[in-house]
Amino acid sequence: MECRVLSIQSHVVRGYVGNKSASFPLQVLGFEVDSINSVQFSNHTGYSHWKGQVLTADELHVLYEGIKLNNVNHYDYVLTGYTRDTSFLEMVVDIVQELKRANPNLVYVCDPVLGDHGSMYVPQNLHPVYKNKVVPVADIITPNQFEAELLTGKNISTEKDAVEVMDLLHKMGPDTVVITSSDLPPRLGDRFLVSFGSKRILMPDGTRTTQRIRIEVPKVDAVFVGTGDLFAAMLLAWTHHYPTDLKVQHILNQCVRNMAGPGRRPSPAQLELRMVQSKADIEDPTIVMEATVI
Ligand SMILES: Nc1ncnc2c1ncn2[C@@H]1O[C@H](COP(=O)(O)OP(=O)(O)O)[C@@H](O)[C@H]1O
Ligand SMILES: Cc1ncc(COP(=O)(O)O)c(CN)c1O
Repeated sequence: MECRVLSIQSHVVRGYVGNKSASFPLQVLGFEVDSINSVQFSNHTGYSHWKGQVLTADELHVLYEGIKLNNVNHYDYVLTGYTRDTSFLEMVVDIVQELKRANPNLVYVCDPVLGDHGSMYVPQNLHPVYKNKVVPVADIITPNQFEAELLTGKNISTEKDAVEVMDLLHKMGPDTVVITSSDLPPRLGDRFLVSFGSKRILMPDGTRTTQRIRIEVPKVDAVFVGTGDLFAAMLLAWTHHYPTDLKVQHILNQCVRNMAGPGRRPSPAQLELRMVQSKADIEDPTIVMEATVI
């Protein structure tokens, strides 16, 4: 059955971030993707120069009105990423709420793109909008460590802090929280990257429980831009196909395969990413990734 995603993210002429990073992998996995470009830039903002246009809230509204007038505003998912304008982001929230009223099963996947490694790469005034308006209507969020800390006001220096931050994020609204990367020390050695996932689940007896995992993946020795966008898209895809299982190996495989640019392809060994429930499940000696229930 058709599954339609409204993806509101950046477009770049050169390179792969935002919709350029998310749309094609989603289409390959069978999703219909309707994309709105929050900005159209020459390239991502990590280059020395970047030029382009930012879509305003009014322009977003016009596009949405067109979709609505044709009565094709029926979505299964909304996916959002990079935006630069507060009123645009507020309009996104209005659209998500209207689409959720039309389809109460709609899932909103939000990558709260604010910055990384201690510095913001969008205007500061987006922070309160994400915190007070966007995160409360999101079902799945994918902050990196810096974004999770900004949204909760709590630093992450230990695994316990990470769990507390994910609990705080659950309290703000979303049932699924993934901290996509952190600078916590990996157990498998310093060439690994530590991430966390947490999911609030309604049990058949009506009680709620929270499942949490810690994930360690091999770090590719390069800096990638657009990985967060791809990660959020693949989390959407694989949680759709396997609603009770994060199927982390697919997400991570896709990330590494897609983001390795020319001249920095990961080795075949690095592509051997497998999901394991615990250390005890490791049977295959080529496994280079570990996910532990915490
Ligand atoms: N250097 C890297 N080596 C291996 N995987 C990476 C690397 N950088 C990013 N990834 C993958 O991409 C995902 C998202 O990256 P991250 O940097 O956390 O996103 P963001 O761009 O939102 O900060 C990570 O969970 C990881 O799977
Ligand atoms: C235009 C644009 N879109 C999206 C992103 C987000 O990239 P990432 O997935 O690495 O967070 C960036 C990063 N600065 C960007 O400049």
